[in-house]
Amino acid sequence: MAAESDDEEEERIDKAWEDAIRKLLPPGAPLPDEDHLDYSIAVEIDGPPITCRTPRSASDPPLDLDSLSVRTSSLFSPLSSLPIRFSRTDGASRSLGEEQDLEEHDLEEEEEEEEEEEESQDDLNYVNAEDVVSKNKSAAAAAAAAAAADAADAAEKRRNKGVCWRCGKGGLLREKEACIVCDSRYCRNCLLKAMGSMPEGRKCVSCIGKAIDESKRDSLGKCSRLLSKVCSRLEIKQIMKAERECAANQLRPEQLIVNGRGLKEEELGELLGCQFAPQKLRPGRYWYDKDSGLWGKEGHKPDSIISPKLNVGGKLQSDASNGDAQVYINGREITKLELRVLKLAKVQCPRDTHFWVYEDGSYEEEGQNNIKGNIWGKASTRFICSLLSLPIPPGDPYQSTDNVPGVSSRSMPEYLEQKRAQKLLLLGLEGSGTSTIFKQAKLLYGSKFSPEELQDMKHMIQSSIYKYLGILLEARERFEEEALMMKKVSSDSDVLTSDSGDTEVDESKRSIYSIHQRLKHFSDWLLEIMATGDLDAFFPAATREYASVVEEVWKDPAIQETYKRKDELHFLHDVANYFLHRAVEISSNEYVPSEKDILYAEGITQSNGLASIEFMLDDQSPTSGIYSENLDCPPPLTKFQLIRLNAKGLNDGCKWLEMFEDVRAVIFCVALSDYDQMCSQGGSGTLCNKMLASKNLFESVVRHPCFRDTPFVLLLNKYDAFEEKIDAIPLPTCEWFGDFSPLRPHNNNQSLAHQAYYYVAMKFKDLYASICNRKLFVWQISARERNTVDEAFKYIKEVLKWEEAKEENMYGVGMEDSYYSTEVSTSPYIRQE
Ligand SMILES: Nc1nc2c(ncn2[C@@H]2O[C@H](COP(=O)(O)OP(=O)(O)OP(=O)(O)O)[C@@H](O)[C@H]2O)c(=O)[nH]1
Ligand SMILES: [Mg+2]
Repeated sequence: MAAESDDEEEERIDKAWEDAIRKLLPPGAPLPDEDHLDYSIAVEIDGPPITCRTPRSASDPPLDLDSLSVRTSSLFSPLSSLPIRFSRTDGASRSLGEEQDLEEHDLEEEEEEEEEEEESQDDLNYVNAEDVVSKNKSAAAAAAAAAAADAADAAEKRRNKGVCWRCGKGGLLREKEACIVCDSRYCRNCLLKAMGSMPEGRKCVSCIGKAIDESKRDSLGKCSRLLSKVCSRLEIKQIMKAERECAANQLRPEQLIVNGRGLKEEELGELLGCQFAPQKLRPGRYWYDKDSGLWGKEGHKPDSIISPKLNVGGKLQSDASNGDAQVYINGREITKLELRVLKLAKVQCPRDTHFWVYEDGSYEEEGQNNIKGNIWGKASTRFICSLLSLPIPPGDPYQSTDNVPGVSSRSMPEYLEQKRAQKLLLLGLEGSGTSTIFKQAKLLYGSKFSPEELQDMKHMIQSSIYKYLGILLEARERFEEEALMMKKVSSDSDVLTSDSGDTEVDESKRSIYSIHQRLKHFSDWLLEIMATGDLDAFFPAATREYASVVEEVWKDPAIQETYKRKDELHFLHDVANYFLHRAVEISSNEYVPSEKDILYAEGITQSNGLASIEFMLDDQSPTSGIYSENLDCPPPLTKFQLIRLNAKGLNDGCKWLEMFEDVRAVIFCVALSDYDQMCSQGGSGTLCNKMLASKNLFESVVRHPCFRDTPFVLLLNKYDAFEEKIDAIPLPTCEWFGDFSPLRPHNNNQSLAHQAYYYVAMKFKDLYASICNRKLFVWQISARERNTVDEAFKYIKEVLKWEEAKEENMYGVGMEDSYYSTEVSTSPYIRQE
């Protein structure tokens, strides 16, 4: 009876076992011979090396883990071909079965602590090795079945929790490396075990030979920090080279459709091997104009100009770029944006014009055999093209030096790494510091100021001296009138009580704001010119002639008294003092603005409208995950184009902004020290608090439909000036900050300025979230200090990386993990009502 029930029990277990295995195998696959199955387990133990005999097959007696002081953390994996390995956390290890030549890497102490904590919380469905080893195969079968049933669920959980896909440990903050095929993520301990020697780069062993996940194409060959910790320099070089160049990771010809036709092997070769190949090529549908070299995504405006006359793809169709301008280039109907550029380039193009455009940009009307000009000939056209993200011919002699020459001599994968400039739009209220930031970026990453730019700057500074003086002289008149009026009122009342002599009457016509008659003439002349708005017409001719008078006026006690009341002079710039007391030096012919003068001056150019520079920043940063230190190859570079639009360009309902819908980020600048300043708003000239004006401008830019999906970075500038005044002038001077309630500095060790900064950042974050329900990135700067601007750009670079990772739906480092994060999601400094 007992024997019978034993048989039944065994049969039931066998059945369960078979069911479990079937679930793990592809449908229809034969059940493997039970004797050849191989179970692998990994057990971490605390304590001395184990001395007992360890099991090598299912027929061996199970290991009695109770006899060891075992701390388990295990992964049970039936059918796995990985070796059985016992490793102790003190670093000693003994391998069982087939040994793989992988080195165990010591965990850093903190990692161990973290693990211990995490282990206790671990709620994933991993099978405990103790149970498995100490029980028979029925337990293994049941565990396998459970593991199979939960596999998908666990994968999802791992993704959400950001744990290692092999050991199930770690969280979002623990560094991990992802497989470029299936995106499985492995911690430092498991990386080599899961990926082996990486003959095709970072792929799980089971993904070798498979095509990569296209969203990861950009990161091919870019080493991560984690990899750099577990491999030697030489290994990294080899792995990265293999990752970039091995056949399995290359684009396949059929992934590219050009002019409606899939490419052939040799066509792909021709396309990638030509002198100016398309950059960042991804699988997809493209159009190509063989005559001009224009290249773009199907249904979109041109993206670049590549080498012409390549024998690739089908025939160019008229609707290739989905244009509707009723003007044609080489048979393709162009887009409205291209038409705009043609008009700016003064190309006559009435409706239904068909142009023939050649690779160098020269053009003629179809059938006329008469070259009419060159589309990209003028610098202004090229500038507009670069702002509108339209291409200009590669290798153009006028092109900025940022474009690496001799592209053809570079190897193909290296060339493909070259990136298009990421556009950053810099905006802010007048005087917020945008041009200072722009100039700092130029000094930091761009070129020096050219002699022409310096000359331009010199004239700007020279004429600004007269502007400042005009404001002071005008205010002096006003203050003098007020003072005399007051005097009159008091002397009238004095007259009632006492008799006054003649000398006193004369004295009553003078006040501390009165100036000498000679200077009064100069003052009248200057104010008259300013009233006609013709100030610039007198300069630079008048500059030297009046230099000494300007100095005399500035030093006059009446003007100094007027300057003392500068807070009431809303149009007077803080730098007036800096430049005015050097009036004679600045007015001289030999004057060359110093770097400091350039930074302190208002504006960038005399017209001070739109300005743009391109510069490269390397991709290295504490959290970017890109690692290239000590490697022979230079760090990969990201090209940025910084476009600064001044406040005037934002008037007219922000119409100009439409031109910038493809920017990668909007950088909005606010001067912190503006909270007690006034400015005139709109045409009416009514005065308004500058911080509120900034807030209004910020709101209208955020609400602009062009920036619906564009990340915003708020730079809170002039922290130095803010710090200086915050003790004397309370933050709630600005009505928007009415509920600011700082803690006494000794209560939390935070200065008042620091608390106020966090509070202001929070106000903007809340405002931003209420408009678009997204996170605003905030950074603090003092734009006159170069290093703060440098830090700000590093931060912006990081923000773009996070955004990119988010877009590509990659699990990445969270904001909270950032070295640069200025997380101010809760402000303790808001008064609780
Ligand atoms: N104290 C202080 N002054 C600054 C700072 N940043 C800029 N400024 C000064 O503020 C003034 C205005 O800065 P700009 O950079 O010209 O401001 P803007 O945004 O370009 O304004 P517009 O050119 O008038 O449109 C300049 O004199 C700068 O030197 C800062 O962090 N601290
Ligand atoms: Mg300026």
